[in-house]
Amino acid sequence: MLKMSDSIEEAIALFSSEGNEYLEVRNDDGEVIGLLTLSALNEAIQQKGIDHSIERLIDRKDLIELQPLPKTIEENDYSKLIQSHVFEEIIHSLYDGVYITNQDGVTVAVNRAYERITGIKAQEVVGYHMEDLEKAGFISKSVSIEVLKEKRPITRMQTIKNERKIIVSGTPIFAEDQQVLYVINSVRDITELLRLKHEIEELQQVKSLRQSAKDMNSDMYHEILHSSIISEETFEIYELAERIAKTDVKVLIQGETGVGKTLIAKFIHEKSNRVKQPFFELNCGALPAALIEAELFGYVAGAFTGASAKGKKGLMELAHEGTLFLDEIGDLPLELQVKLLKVVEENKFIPVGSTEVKHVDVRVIAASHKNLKEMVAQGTFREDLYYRLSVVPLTISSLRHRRKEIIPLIDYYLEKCNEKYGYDKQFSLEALDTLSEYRWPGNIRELINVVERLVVTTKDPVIDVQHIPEECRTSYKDHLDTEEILPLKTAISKLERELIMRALKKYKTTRKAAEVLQVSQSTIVQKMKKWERDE
Ligand SMILES: Nc1ncnc2c1ncn2[C@@H]1O[C@H](COP(=O)(O)OP(=O)(O)OP(=O)(O)O)[C@@H](O)[C@H]1O
Repeated sequence: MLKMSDSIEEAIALFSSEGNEYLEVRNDDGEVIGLLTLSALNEAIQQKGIDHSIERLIDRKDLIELQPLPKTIEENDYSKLIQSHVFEEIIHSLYDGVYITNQDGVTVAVNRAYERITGIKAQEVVGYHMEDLEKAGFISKSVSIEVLKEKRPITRMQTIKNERKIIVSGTPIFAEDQQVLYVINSVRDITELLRLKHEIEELQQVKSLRQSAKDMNSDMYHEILHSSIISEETFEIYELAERIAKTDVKVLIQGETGVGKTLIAKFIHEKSNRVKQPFFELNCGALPAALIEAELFGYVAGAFTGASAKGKKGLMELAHEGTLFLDEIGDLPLELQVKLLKVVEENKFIPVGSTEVKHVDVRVIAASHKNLKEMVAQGTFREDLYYRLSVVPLTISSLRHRRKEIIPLIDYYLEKCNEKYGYDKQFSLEALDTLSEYRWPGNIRELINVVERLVVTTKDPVIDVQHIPEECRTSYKDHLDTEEILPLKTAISKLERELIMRALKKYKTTRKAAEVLQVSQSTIVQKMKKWERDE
C-alpha cells in the first residue's frame, strides 16, 4: 500500500518487492484514491527528478481511476463458451480432471483426465443429474450439489469405486443476480500421493523402532556380559543364545515376568545376520484377539468397522527379513495359532479381509511365562505349533533362584539411577541383606523399580532398612511359593513359618502370637530356635 505522503524510494521499493504493474494509492484516511502504474511513475521521475514525495510528483489525474468490477457475463455467453470447440480443447488438455455441472446439478461436461482418473466415461454421466449419479454409485457424495446449496467453493476427498482417492474442488460461477450458473470441479488423483506418504511413514516407523532397540541394548549387553552381574547359569544362556543366533532356528524363551526374556530375544536379533533388518515385538496377552490378528497380519482397506481407510501392514510383513518377538504366546487364541503355524511352517499368510497370499521371511522368537507343555496337555495350546516354536527352548530362572545376581544387579542399577538423577546414594549393608532375602516376584523389572524409587525418595545419602517398602522386607524363606511343587512336608513347614513370622510381625511378642495361632508359646520359641540352627 502506498500513501500520497510516501517518498519515491518507498514507491520504488514497493514496486520491486510486490512485482506488480501498479500500486494502490491511498489518502491519509486510508481510502484508495487510484492506481499508480509503473510507467506513470517512470515518466514523472523523468520529468521532475526523484527528490519528491508522491504527492508533489504525481498529479491526482496521473492516477488511474478505480473502475467498478468487470460485469459478469451473461448465462448465454457461458453456455456458448462451454459448448465451443476451443473450450473443449482447453479442458481436454488439462492434466487434472474437470467436471462441470449446471445450476440444476446436471452434468454438462467432463474432460479426458477425469475419465482417466476415475474410469468413468463421459457418456455415463453427461446429461444426468448428480443425485441420480450418487444413487447409482458412480460417486460417493456430490461436491456440485453442496456448492449449489452453499454457493461457495468446497473441497472434499472422495473414494471412487472403493479404491482410488481423489480430491474434488468445486467452484461456483455466478450470474449477475448472484445465482450459481455452473459448478466447475477440478479433480485430482491422490492415491499415489497417499501411497507414497504411507510408505514414508512406515519407513520412519521401522527406522525409529530399530533405532530405539539399538539405543537401549548395545551398551547394556556389553556391560552385563563383561561384568560380574550375571551368574554362570545366565551367562551360559547368553552363550547358547549367541551360538544359535546366526542360524534361523526357532527359539522359545520361558520364564516368569521380568526375568529378561525380551532382552535375550533382542540379543539373539543383535547377534544374528538379520541385525540390519527390523526387530518387532508383540505382547499377545495385551490385546484382544481381533486386534492381535490385525496387528500381526495387517488388513486391507475396509476389512472391518474402524479399520483405517488405507489398510495397514501387519508386523509380520513389516518384520520381513528381520525378527518378530511374540511375547506371552500362551495367550494367543487357538484360531490365531493356526494362522501363525502357517507362517512358521510355510512363510506365508493372508491379511485380514484380503484374498492375496503374502510371502515373508521372518524369524519368530516366542516367549511365555505360562508352562506351554502343560497347556498342550490341556488342549489350550496347539501341539504342532509348540514343537515348531520350541526347537531350542531357553528357560530363564526367576531372580529368587539366581540369588547370586541380586546384589550385583542392585549395585548396577543403583549406579545407573545415581547417574540419571545426579545423586551419590548408597545402600547400608542391612538394607542390601534385606533386599537379597526378598522373593522378587516381579524379578529384575521389580528390582529396577524398587532401586529407582528408593534413590529418588530417600532423603538420606544412605538407604537403610526402614526406607525399604514394607512388602520387600519379608524373606523368601518366610514365603510359601504357591506355584512351586514341593514335598508336602516342606510346604507345611514353610507355611507354618510364614504364619508364625506374620503373627510375630503383627503382635510383636511370642506370647501374643502363640495366643492368636492357638499354640503354646514354647512351640513358637522351639520352632524359631530350629530355624536359626538350620540356617
Ligand atoms: N541380565 C540382566 N542384567 C541386567 N538387566 C536385565 C537383565 N535381564 C533383564 N534385565 C532388565 O530387566 C527388565 C525386564 O527384562 P525383560 O523386559 O527382558 O523381561 P521379560 O521377561 O521379557 O518380561 P515380560 O515377560 O514381563 O515381558 C528390563 O529392563 C531389562 O533391561
